[in-house]
Amino acid sequence: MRKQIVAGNWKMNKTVQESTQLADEIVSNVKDLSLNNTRVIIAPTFVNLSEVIKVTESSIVEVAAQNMHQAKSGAYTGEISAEMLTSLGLKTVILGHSERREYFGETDAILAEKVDAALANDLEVIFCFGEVLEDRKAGNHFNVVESQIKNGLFHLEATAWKNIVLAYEPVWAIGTGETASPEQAQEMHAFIRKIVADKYNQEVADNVSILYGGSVNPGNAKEIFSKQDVDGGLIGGAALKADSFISLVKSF
Ligand SMILES: O=C(CO)COP(=O)(O)O
Repeated sequence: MRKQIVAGNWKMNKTVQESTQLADEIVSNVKDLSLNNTRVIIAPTFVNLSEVIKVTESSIVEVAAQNMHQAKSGAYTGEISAEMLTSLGLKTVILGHSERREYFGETDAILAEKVDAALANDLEVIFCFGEVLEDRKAGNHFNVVESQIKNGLFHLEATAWKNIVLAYEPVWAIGTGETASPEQAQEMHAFIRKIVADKYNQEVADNVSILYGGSVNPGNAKEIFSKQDVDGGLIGGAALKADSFISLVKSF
């Protein structure tokens, strides 16, 4: 059975003290929950990873990075390699977030390279994609999502998909307070699962967790997560406070 996942993307928020405090609160709150099939992931910014890892070490809370560079090493000032992440003990990296695509010029081609570099280093990838508002209004959202997934991931062998998590984040719903309706999310997630099944097989499609991201909060999570093809969420704003994040963890 595929896993349910609640992943907090902390983006460029929180100092090291604030990050460790939040991680600590999350760790103490999940301790008493019975989370048989649910993974809890938090993704602080690079500089706070090692301290947050220390806090979460003996907990079920997992830590992920928000990005990485595709090259093995070298003259890429300001960048972080896959090997640097694994050397910290990390097992998961978020790639392709719309903010990386929009503000840092990450193209499908670059992302395909990043995916390869991550998988070559045994990192699991949470691969993000999603349409902008104009695409949705023009009825192009299925095409856009299909091409992002195809260009970023469809060069992979079926076996590589055990280390892939998909995150559908419609850009118009990120940080705007406007969520895709549970029906819109389900419709897109079912479409995504179908294109994965068509490209590979039903088993690959059934096993891949597909997360929804975009203004998920304690008020709407239950309904969104209850949809058949929605396996959890990638959370921004509501992941920055322990109480709202924990409430999302309990929303399955
Ligand atoms: O971008 C997101 C998670 O990666 C979603 O952000 P919000 O939950 O703040 O809309």
